[in-house]
Amino acid sequence: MTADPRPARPTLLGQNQYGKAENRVVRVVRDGATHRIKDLNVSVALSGEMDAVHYSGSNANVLPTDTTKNTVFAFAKEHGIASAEAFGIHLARHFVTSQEQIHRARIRIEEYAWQRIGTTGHSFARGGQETPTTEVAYDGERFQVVSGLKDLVVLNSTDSEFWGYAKDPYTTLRETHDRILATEVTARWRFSWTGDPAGAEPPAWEESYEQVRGHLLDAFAGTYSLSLQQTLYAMGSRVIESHPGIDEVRLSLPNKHHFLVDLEPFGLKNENEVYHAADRPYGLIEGTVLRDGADARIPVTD
Ligand SMILES: O=c1[nH]c(=O)c2[nH]c(=O)[nH]c2[nH]1
Repeated sequence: MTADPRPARPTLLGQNQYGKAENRVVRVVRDGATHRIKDLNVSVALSGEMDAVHYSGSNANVLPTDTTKNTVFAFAKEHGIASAEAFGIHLARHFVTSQEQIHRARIRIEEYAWQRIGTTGHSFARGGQETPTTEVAYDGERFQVVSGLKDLVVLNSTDSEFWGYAKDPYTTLRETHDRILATEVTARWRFSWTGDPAGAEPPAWEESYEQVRGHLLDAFAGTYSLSLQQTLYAMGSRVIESHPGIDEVRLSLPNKHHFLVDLEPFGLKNENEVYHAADRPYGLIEGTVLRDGADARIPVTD
């Protein structure tokens, strides 16, 4: 008989669970030049015979939360992600059947939907998030209209490299010739229209929104990128070159890092398939692209 681990106190442990929350796993399936991605936020909660760890600190029954995180990434490689449900079932069954002391596993999954953009087969935009913006100023003589968008999340699952950068004693970043490039686009564009001379036809605002959005997406998708800075310039200049009524574009592009997960400890090879989508910190790449001869007027606000 094992000794009752409860201390002689007038308290009792109630419901408890533990695990790693919000594992951001991105699985790329490469079917030649056509890629598919599954992007999940997976939270693991395990419960079972966990009295001892709470009452006395004995960890003997505790499968580390770090292990549950590793399992999510390893299973993404080993079993793939056919659906969030199938993936959750694999994980839940695994924890309960492989660890005697774990009696219940709850796997919560949020799935982020991506839609294809461009013609590359590896370019995507995250569904349903973007917000159009506009700012109109008038001083009694002239208008200034700066329209834009924010929260437009896009991703290329290949055709992105980053190497040949400056290095100092603190540089540990490994050079890469094939990475995921993802960003959340904030763009503002200034129309040359000022309402002056009086009666000048204003642009078709809503049509131009769709056009600019299309140019930004096409340039993101179609640019073989050696840096996000290069992609930024390509996106801004595509808008200016395609849209005679726009003189200035300002872009703010957070580099939404996707780190390849090391699966070697589990005997698995990660051939650019399983990534950890990191939240923060993130690189923040910002810049203005101007029509030659135009003034920079969009304020650098953030
Ligand atoms: O496209 C990039 N630009 C950078 O300036 C940078 N810095 C970094 O660490 N990764 C990247 N990627």
